[in-house]
Amino acid sequence: MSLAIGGGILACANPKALSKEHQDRILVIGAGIAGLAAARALAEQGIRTTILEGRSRIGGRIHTDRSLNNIPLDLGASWIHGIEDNPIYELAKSTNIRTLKTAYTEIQLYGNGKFLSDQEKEAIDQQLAKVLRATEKAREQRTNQDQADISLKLALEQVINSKNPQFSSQQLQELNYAINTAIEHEFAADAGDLSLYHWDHSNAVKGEDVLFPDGYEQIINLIAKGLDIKLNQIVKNITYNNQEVIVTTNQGSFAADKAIITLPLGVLKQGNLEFVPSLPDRKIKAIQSLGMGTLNKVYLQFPNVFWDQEAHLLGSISDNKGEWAEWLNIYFYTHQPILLGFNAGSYGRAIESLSDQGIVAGAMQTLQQMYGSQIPKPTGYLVTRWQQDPFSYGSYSYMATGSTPNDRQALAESVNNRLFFAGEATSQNYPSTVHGAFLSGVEVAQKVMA
Ligand SMILES: Cc1cc2nc3c(=O)[nH]c(=O)nc-3n(C[C@H](O)[C@H](O)[C@H](O)COP(=O)(O)OP(=O)(O)OC[C@H]3O[C@@H](n4cnc5c(N)ncnc54)[C@H](O)[C@@H]3O)c2cc1C
Repeated sequence: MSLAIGGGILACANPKALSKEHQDRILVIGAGIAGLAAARALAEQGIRTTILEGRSRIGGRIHTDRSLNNIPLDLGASWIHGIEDNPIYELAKSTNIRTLKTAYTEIQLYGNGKFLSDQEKEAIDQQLAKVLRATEKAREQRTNQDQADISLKLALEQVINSKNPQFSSQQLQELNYAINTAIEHEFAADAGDLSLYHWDHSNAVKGEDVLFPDGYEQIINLIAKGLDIKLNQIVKNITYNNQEVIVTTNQGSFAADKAIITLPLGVLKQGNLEFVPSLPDRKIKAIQSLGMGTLNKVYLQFPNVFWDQEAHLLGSISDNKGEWAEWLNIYFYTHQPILLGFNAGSYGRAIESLSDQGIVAGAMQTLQQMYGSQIPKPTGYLVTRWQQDPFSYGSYSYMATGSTPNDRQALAESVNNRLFFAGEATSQNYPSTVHGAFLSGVEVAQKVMA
């Protein structure tokens, strides 16, 4: 499949064109990357579509903010995860959009009152790998014995507690740090909420991870160019029958032959949006079973750099697991003295109820522990609250305890050949990612045209 915009997103597909009278009657709900990719793919086949977007901007969970001195800072997705045969990387390459690599081993890691040596960091990685191998064995055993799913945390604890000799408290702290940054940040959920059986059920794209020093929005703008997008249209009701689909927003009603729904799982879970008739039980169960995770970001702008300029990441092994453990050195990518802190899962959710000042103070406490009390105060900051965001209610989906990959399939299934579904949570191969969302949009367009 050619994925370059010039070659056409669907250049190698062979869709049957819709009949003439249907050509302007496809509605796409949501102008995130899935909705934009679907509309673009349809547009490239001469099928006019209208996108209805609730926000006053496009991009959804890809959003480049420029309010700090016009510096492009991504509040949603940052990385292309794996560049080999990745459609997002292909788009970036074919249009000369600049990307820079993140090497996760290039980390300045603080713990136990000092910065750790390369060997000490390596030892933590190896310890995590060992525990995960033992957890994998436990998973196989449970599967063979037909036992019910449990949380990843419970399985990890069983492995950790069975170790002889026991881990020291320092080793446990290091392991908790590794579990938090390597797993809980990636899946935006506590290990206690992840399914042992399916937490890692997705395909990794090979190759390095890269990010956009000039902002992810460049990809969004590229795909959105020339599409018919109506902003500030908050969809409230979707009524469908054998003839048509009627979508009602805060501003009016739109009729179509088919609708492509790319609403985030968090929005579907919230249930503020009415489907008439209601969605099939299978899909409702999938919406309930899958988890919607939280990953929040805090950018802090400083007058000068006081950390290792060359490090890609900074880490802090803290007493309290999951609090301000991982930072991205934005200076390395943009030469601006900015740090980006991440918090995921329950702590990521908890800080949303704090004031901005409270959040910044918490971040500064960790940085002061790492770099001393004399470090400068931030001159600017950006704080995200993805869980409270009424257009996403969370950051991205995860496999919650008890959910299965069939739930993602059920979420992706069309209803009566009228309603079609796309978006990161519907992707079986690459959920929770930009490329997964993009490909789900391309695939749903093919389904609509079939
Ligand atoms: C903090 C954060 C960091 C991330 N980091 C990465 C990363 O580094 N790499 C990566 O690959 N992925 C990352 N992701 C995940 C990635 O951003 C998403 O998987 C992807 O952008 C989802 O695209 P989508 O089109 O499925 O959904 P969305 O982008 O959410 O699009 C859905 C659209 O529907 C709209 N909408 C919602 N409700 C309504 C309504 N009622 N009426 C009309 N419109 C509505 C929304 O406003 C939105 O525009 C991250 C996400 C977050 C939040």
